[in-house]
Amino acid sequence: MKNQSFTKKLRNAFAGIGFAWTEERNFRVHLALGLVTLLAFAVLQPTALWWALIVLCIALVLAAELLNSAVEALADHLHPELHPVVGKVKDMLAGMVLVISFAAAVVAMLALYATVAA
Ligand SMILES: Nc1ncnc2c1ncn2[C@@H]1O[C@H](COP(=O)(O)OP(=O)(O)OP(=O)(O)O)[C@@H](O)[C@H]1O
Repeated sequence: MKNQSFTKKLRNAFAGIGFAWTEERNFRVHLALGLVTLLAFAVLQPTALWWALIVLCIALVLAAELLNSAVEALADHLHPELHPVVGKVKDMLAGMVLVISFAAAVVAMLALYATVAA
């Protein structure tokens, strides 16, 4: 499994995104929200700095969803029974997604406000 070609690694990475897309509703919701935000940006044309910030925020939200799903899947596989530590880990993962999503929403609103007000 070590030293696979770059194209094989890329295929593995897209397969991981595919798992999240098919199995995780929250990932699909966040992807849809990201696309709607990009559409709003395309209409309102904010400055390049706002574009950079929002692309970074959308990527962070999606990456957080991937990490959340990956750790949840691993925890459920290693410990299928209910356990308070597994519950705590899942709650902290959900907290991570919430914190990043909130920051992304604030950045999007500030960008749109700054653009409309300019
Ligand atoms: N194996 C477990 N042991 C103890 N508590 C659990 C376990 N699985 C889930 N829980 C508790 O139930 C809550 C909801 O679990 P669930 O797996 O639906 O998480 P979720 O955050 O809604 O997941 P997703 O990110 O898939 O929407 C968790 O946040 C946790 O508090």
